[in-house]
Amino acid sequence: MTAATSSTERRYQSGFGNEYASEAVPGALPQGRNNPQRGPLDLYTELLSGTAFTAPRHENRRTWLYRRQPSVVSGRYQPYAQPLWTTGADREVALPPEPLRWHPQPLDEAAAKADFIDGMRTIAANGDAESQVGIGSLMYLAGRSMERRAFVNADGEMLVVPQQGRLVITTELGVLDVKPGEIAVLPRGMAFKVALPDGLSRGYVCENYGAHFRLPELGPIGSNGLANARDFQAPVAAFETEEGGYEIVKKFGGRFWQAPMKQSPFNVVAWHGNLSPVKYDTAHFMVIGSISFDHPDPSIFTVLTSPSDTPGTANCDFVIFPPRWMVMENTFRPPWFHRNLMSEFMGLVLGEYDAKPGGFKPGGASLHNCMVPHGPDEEAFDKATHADLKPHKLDNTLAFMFESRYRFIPTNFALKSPALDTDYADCWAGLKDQFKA
Ligand SMILES: O=C(O)Cc1cc(O)ccc1O
Ligand SMILES: [Fe+2]
Repeated sequence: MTAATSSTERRYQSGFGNEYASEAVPGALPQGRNNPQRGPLDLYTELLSGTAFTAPRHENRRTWLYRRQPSVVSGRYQPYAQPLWTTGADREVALPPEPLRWHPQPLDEAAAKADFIDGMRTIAANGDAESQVGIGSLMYLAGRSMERRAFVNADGEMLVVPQQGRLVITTELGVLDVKPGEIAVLPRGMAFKVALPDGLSRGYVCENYGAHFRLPELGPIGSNGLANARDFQAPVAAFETEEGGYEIVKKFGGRFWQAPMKQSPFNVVAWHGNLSPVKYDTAHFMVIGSISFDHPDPSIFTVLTSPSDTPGTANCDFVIFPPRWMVMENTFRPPWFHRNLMSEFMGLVLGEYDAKPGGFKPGGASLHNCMVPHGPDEEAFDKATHADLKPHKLDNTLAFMFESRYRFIPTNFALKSPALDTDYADCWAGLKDQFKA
């Protein structure tokens, strides 16, 4: 890599979906045009579009790549086995109509042998990648870095939420260092590989088959707040110089394929455009909450949203529950009991979640589908109804939610997993009828 490989020296460009431009070698980026008769430094010109050419300007995403070899130069594809990474709603599964929860899956010997791709498993998914609708909620458990192996996901962009272990994500546009507490968004179709400097690693992924993630509208909040665009970081151009071939693994229509490539796919010397991988540190999320009374809807914690064709009814909202002050007066402060139209897949990166102080562990997951009742467990209810309501900081915590208008169908793998918490419902069983007539 021409870019520094040490994370302390990593450079980034600031912003979300803006017109970035970066060259690893001066003069590699053409000026004033996109495709000169001969590319600068005799590089090949390639376009990667993330939206239809005719998508509205504010949604339109594309990037021009100036590279040593176009990505079409590869060997033939052969089927590749990745049976645990399934795509879309599995209609064969009898979807349980009750709350579901999984304990953290162990980082065992099998995890140690897997890389980011082989260690991926779908926990639940909805929609259909062919229709560009829905998302998959996945987890990876891995211990091996991808060395001369790259991955291309033609089925969707990937939002990565590491829970344990740092990730060094090499992409066609450059390198991102991502640690727990940070997230990364990797565009559909862009080659990447993941190195694991800390060894055994675990995390969550939202595979988004639908419209790309964008910042939510802020409405009356105004022109600042929640995730600010400038805190997103895109890579600077970097290319590999080591000789030798690569194995490309491609996810295409829910199936996996593998092809040899004589050169590194990370051969882009310069690029410009607004379709880019980005990372974001959730510590920069400006949290808004109630400073009077009542528990507000969790939509105030939306970091990114993937809209569906119904306004306000997302294909996926990515929502975080970061450290924040609770100051509401005469209020039951944790989430209320509820049944929602939207379906909620939750994970916990760190600490405790206020609705489930004991039972929801970092690395675990829960699923509350459309109209499935849920809410604070008995312990949370008792604490919150008796708490002295002085200002209180919920600290050292980071939960998140992939929230979708489409019901998530858990995979057979997830339903048969020993990590499935078959006693989950017990956490509400002790809630007594305390009505005093
Ligand atoms: O179920 C959950 O814990 C997520 C959630 C949090 C909240 O503050 C309000 C509603 C909601 O679904
Ligand atoms: Fe909920």
